[in-house]
Amino acid sequence: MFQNRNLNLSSPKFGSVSGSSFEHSVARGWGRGRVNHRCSRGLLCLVENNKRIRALGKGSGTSDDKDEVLQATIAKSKRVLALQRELLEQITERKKLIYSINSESTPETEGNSISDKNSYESLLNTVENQNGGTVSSNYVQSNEKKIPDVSFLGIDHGFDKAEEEDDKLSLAEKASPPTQYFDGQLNSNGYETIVPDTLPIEIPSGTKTSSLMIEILEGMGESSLVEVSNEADNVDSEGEKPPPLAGENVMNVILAAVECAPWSKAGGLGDVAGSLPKALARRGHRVMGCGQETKWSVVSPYIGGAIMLKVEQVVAPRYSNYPEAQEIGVRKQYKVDGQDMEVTYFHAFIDGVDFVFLDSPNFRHLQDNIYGGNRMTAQLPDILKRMVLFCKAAAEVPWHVPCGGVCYGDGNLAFIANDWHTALLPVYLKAYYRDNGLMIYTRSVLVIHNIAHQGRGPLDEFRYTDLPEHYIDLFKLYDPVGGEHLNIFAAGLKAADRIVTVSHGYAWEIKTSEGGWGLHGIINENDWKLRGIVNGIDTKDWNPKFDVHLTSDGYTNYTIETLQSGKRQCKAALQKELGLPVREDVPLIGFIGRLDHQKGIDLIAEAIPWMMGQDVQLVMLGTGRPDLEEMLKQIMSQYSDKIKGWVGFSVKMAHRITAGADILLMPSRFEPCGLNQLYAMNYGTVPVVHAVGGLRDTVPPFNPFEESGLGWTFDSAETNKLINSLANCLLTYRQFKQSWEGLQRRGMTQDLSWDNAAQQYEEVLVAAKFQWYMHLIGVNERD
Ligand SMILES: Nc1ncnc2c1ncn2[C@@H]1O[C@H](COP(=O)(O)OP(=O)(O)O[C@H]2O[C@H](CO)[C@@H](O)[C@H](O)[C@H]2O)[C@@H](O)[C@H]1O
Repeated sequence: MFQNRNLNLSSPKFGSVSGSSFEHSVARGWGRGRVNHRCSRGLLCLVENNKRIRALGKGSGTSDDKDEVLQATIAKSKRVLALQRELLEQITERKKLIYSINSESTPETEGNSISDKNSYESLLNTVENQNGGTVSSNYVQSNEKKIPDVSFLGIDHGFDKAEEEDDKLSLAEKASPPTQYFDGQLNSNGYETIVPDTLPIEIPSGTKTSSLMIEILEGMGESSLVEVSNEADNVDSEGEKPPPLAGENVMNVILAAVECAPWSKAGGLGDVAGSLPKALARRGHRVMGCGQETKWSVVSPYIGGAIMLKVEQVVAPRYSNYPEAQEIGVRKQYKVDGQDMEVTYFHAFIDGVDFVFLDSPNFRHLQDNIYGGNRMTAQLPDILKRMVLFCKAAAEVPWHVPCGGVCYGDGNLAFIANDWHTALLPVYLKAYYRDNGLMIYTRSVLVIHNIAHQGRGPLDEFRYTDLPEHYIDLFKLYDPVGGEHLNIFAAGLKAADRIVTVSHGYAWEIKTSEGGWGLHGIINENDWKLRGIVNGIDTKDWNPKFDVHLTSDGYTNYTIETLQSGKRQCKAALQKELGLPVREDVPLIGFIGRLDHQKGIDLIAEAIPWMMGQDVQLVMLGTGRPDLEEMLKQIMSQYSDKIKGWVGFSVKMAHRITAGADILLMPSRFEPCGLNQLYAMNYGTVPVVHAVGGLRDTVPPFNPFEESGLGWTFDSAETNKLINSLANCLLTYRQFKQSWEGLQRRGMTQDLSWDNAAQQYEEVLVAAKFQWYMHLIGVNERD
């Protein structure tokens, strides 16, 4: 029914605005009730006017004539803008109308429409009954005003994840009966069209701008833009080229994760959930300029009408009060272990992304203990309870949570789930919905950030998942060390339409018995849907030029141009802050990470006697296994003039160490991707790493003959190999300054942004989207 509700754009006053592409875009955007479209007529007017003015400048008319025509042109342009504004208002009105319609029923969307409201509602009821959930439109006003501390500057904020990893230190330890659940996450996001209320424009200082155009803009007394026709002219506000648009690949994407920086973070997953969706959304932005020599950029999307903007959604638990997130007045109940649990939804729209936070007493106050809880009782382990609730609620976010006024809907939709914590999401999508003729075109991608955590438990805990009995086969796994057990990650990997892991190296490793931690068989069977995509980094947060943690206490921001002086200053500030002798000549080595077996912290400990004979300084930041924390404290007290450690979780210290250190040590035993080495290289800090997983992918070894490579690598996790690599690194630092600076520069000039990865994720999402078609025509991608 919604297809008939097209905007009335055929009004003569909008001229070509009523063109078919506009209507098509409206239809596409209907699922979220926002309009995707570039209205081109107004822009053409401006371009044409500009051309006319230029022509006049060259013509033979008198200056009075020229003035008159110029004024007329400006007036005409103003009228065009007024029309455009009116159009925007009309679209906004329509958005409200759609919202009011959809507050009674969930909208249908392209590709997966449920054309009858009644049938939709009856289907919805079926699902809700299955879930034991009820719909409530009660609005609950939040009184919570506390501002969360997201920087975790305190000491001793433990990584539960690390503790759980410690439970699985070795294959031998894996032999213990599977009674524990480990951390996990889920997510989803989507595209939509945005009609901006304002028409923002940002013209970076120093940009050359056509004086005539400036005159026009000033004459209009407001910000306005003209579409740039040449892609090569597009630049964003930081001088970088924006990524290409998703174009016809535009989808609704919902990323679900149990960590999401900056609100909640226990490790790399939080960083990814906070930044990948923004990069996906960026692929929907248009960057505009005018004429050949004019370049400027737009912070918010605007063109003379509405612009197609791909918007992502992130769903994460609300562990505490986040000032940016507003309650949206929707409550839902889901059954977990026979009990009704209520979820309320909070929403924030930031950098083109809809962040949706699920609030429940089960999640509250766990920001420093995301993976914690009682895992050993006869009752449902707390963490599994949270993950069941989170996945059930997240699956229905596209139906119940209006973002920008309208729910995403389940058409043209893909979820991105992350690790075992959200591996139930792909299973629920099948069991609750697809098996019942719902969400039949909704797709799921499961991302493996760390396969060592799997959500293992005894088989009888299957009942807590609240799934039909025959689904137990998805969860059953036998391995020689764990015996027959319930494995949530295994079920998710089988149920997901696509699997991604965070580097090519790791994609290979998890197919081996050493790297697959018992899941290699399933990974191999599902190899056809697996892809490795190396993580990017948030180039705003982790950029020495803009880093907010380098603006005080003697630190300084720097760029590649000011690298030597900037790093020198940051190094001195770090030495001072931590109480080390302030010496420029001494190599300062850093380590940041969870203190556990994965990160090879014990290798560093074994190498310390050798290191202490080398005239180096060592700074370590980490938290995790109590015995390793204790070891770190002991080392610090033994070599207090050379080693400083920070046992705890501090984002600020992580940034400062990354900037102040000369060398970053990452001797991880396995590393699916690793972010710290990427951050380090972006700050001109040279990595020394064990060549494994993502570390091998991202740190090509230094070749002194060709002056190539980005750091030092060693090929097995052994102390003597670490020492050997570090020795070569120190030699180069001390004796080959030019080579050292070359390493720093090469590291800093890489494109480490998420843009590349976002494009690859998009390919995976599109492949998942058209999977149904492949099945329909009988093509099995395995063939
Ligand atoms: N004590 C502390 N204080 C402050 N910040 C700290 C900290 N300890 C760690 N961090 C921060 O946490 C993040 C750790 O990210 P990593 O990717 O290195 O490891 P992690 O093993 O958590 O992630 C898993 O998921 C990511 C994302 O896919 C993969 O890159 C990785 O290989 C995989 O193991 C970094 O931002 C780091 O600065």
